[in-house]
Amino acid sequence: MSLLLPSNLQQCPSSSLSPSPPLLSPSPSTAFSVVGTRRRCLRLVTSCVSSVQISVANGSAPAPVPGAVIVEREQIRLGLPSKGRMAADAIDLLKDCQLFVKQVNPRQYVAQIPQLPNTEVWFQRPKDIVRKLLSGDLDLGIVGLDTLSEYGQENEDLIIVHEALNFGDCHLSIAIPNYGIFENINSLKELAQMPQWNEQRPLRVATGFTYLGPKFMQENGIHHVTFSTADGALEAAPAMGIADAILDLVSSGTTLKENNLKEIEGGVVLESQGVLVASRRALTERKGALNTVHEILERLEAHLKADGQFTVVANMRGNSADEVAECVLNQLSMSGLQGPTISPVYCTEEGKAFVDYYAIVICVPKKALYASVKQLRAVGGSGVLVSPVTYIFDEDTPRWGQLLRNLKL
Ligand SMILES: Nc1ncnc2c1ncn2[C@@H]1O[C@H](COP(=O)(O)OP(=O)(O)OP(=O)(O)O)[C@@H](O)[C@H]1O
Ligand SMILES: O=P(O)(O)OC[C@H]1O[C@H](OP(=O)(O)OP(=O)(O)O)[C@H](O)[C@@H]1O
Ligand SMILES: [Mg+2]
Repeated sequence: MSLLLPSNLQQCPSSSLSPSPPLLSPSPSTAFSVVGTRRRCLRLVTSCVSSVQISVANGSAPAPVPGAVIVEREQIRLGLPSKGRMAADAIDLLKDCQLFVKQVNPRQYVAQIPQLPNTEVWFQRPKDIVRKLLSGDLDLGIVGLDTLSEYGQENEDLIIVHEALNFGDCHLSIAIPNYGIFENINSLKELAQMPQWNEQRPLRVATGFTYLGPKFMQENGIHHVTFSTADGALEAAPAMGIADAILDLVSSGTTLKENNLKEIEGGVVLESQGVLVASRRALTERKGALNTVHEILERLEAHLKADGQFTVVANMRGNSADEVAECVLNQLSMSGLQGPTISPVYCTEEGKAFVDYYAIVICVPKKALYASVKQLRAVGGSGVLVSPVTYIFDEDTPRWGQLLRNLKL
């Protein structure tokens, strides 16, 4: 495998194509760790491609020097995307967690969060957030998993503290033309087996993901392949004759469709969304960093968990709370967070209080709302009130426990 840079694609400066091993030498044993449940995507990036290395103009992310003393500073630094798709969503997410980023004007790259007085926000390009986490200039960051995987290159100093921030959803995928020799090619296997590719004439892939791309191809046993790189509008490359395939981010699929390209089975390299990432060194060595990440994590988990839920309150006629409970618990989707809350509703008649109804309170997933309302009605529920849930603070924060285990604390 080699890296090909046709003159009509943007070239990295010659100094950036280094023949020496990558600064960050990834290996399965140094894979960066994920706190949480979405491990699937990272399994795809577990081994090292030694024959291909690229560093970019303003430098690859430096590997933290083992045993180096961490530079002292008072403030914990959180990196947020300075522009692009992730920028507004990251700030909005923090706002939904009652963490208000006070940025005086959009060109000011430092900001405060009054709720976290020991923390300052630094706005940076997503790839620079990853680089600066590794160099120790940032302690925490919010970026897309694609950027983290591409620029973090599985460095063990990077810990994903929350792997599903629920914004920036997209996937990194191979796409090929839907015409010509590719018309009947619908899978990575079929693409690899095409007789056209050989050592002299390899499959040419245009991508901005020059770390993940070659690695994925190698893991999938595709050897007759070369990569070229560009900063954008990659979808034009096949029609321009520059590449046979592209490897790029896809969300709606519109750009592919408009350029007569199609995805193929087995061609997804990575599923991505926003993640909260931390520097292991910062968490273990910087005073206050662990407390800050705990607070951010608790708020994020409480908000994100609540985001998918509605609270449903309904009145049900019954002779006792037990009878109503039994009736409700027989209905599958009405179990609430820890079983339904059932309370008597007092009515008065001729000055006497009596119980005719019971109010039940349950949490239901947003997607199951209508089915739940129908079930409630079927068992005699009336006056159904539905309201959004703002936060669900569980007894403990599952990802916090995982983080502590990961840090061996
Ligand atoms: N359709 C999409 N295309 C690209 N990125 C997407 C898409 N949907 C979500 N994202 C997320 O947004 C991040 C990049 O956004 P954007 O391209 O605006 O940022 P950028 O870093 O400014 O990129 P660029 O270097 O192209 O200027 C991606 O890393 C990815 O996590
Ligand atoms: O599936 P879709 O919703 O169509 O989105 C995918 C497109 O969006 C991104 O490009 P971007 O808009 O960042 O432009 P660029 O290619 O110039 O970077 C990405 O590189 C794809 O081209
Ligand atoms: Mg872009």
